[in-house]
Amino acid sequence: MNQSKEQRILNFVLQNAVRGDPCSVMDTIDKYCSQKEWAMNVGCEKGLILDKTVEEIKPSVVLELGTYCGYSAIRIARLLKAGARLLTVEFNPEFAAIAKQMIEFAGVQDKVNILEGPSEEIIPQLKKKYEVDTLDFVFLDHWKDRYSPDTILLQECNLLRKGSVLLADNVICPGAPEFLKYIRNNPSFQCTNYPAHLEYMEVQDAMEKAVFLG
Ligand SMILES: C[C@H](C[C@H]1O[C@@H](n2cnc3c(N)ncnc32)[C@H](O)[C@@H]1O)NC(=O)c1cc(-c2ccc(F)cc2)cc(O)c1O
Ligand SMILES: [Mg+2]
Repeated sequence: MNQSKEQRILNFVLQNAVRGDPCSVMDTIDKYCSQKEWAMNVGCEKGLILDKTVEEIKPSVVLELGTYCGYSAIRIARLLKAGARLLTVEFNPEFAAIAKQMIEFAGVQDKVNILEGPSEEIIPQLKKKYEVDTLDFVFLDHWKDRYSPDTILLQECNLLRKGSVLLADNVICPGAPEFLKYIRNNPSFQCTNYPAHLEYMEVQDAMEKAVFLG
């Protein structure tokens, strides 16, 4: 059976990146996806916005929705302080398996827990099953029409505290209009927009940061 694109990306990393070096893995994925096959990693331009947000917050507990091949999980985990942890949710088992290998090759597996399943099922389990009190940082990068229902679900499950930060990818392309409408009209959130480009393309995109005010 011929290989998936995600398997080809992983193989390229295994053959060309430096084991245990997260930046080398990120750079190798970016090289492959900009030169050979486009893929929906957050990429290096929007990745810098993600880096700055993580460095500003210095989070202890991070939730990522939409692991894909693990690029942004590695990007986040490499910046986490000792003892901090990233929970990343992915419902496609093939992608989760690729991400697991990518994260282990990068050497950040001790900081990352891949939770396989749909976000709408996993989020209500975070407190009891995954011993989460509240989330310091949430990176939304899954189905774009799940951004607002899952933001509501996070509030219903009391997973946000005053100062929790949400960062959403792709609010322009593919777009998350319902999420933008919800979050920008909600007095409980302080929003900031970060214009950028779609990963590996000269297409307009943006990220939206929303700080929960409690
Ligand atoms: C949605 C995907 C990312 C991953 O999310 C997992 N997922 C989904 N829904 C759930 C859930 N409810 N729970 C858990 N996991 C979940 C999935 O399996 C993918 O692996 N991301 C995108 O579709 C995406 C698409 C584009 C894009 C832009 C221009 C184009 F012309 C074409 C595509 C760019 C991006 O930057 C993306 O991020
Ligand atoms: Mg994305």
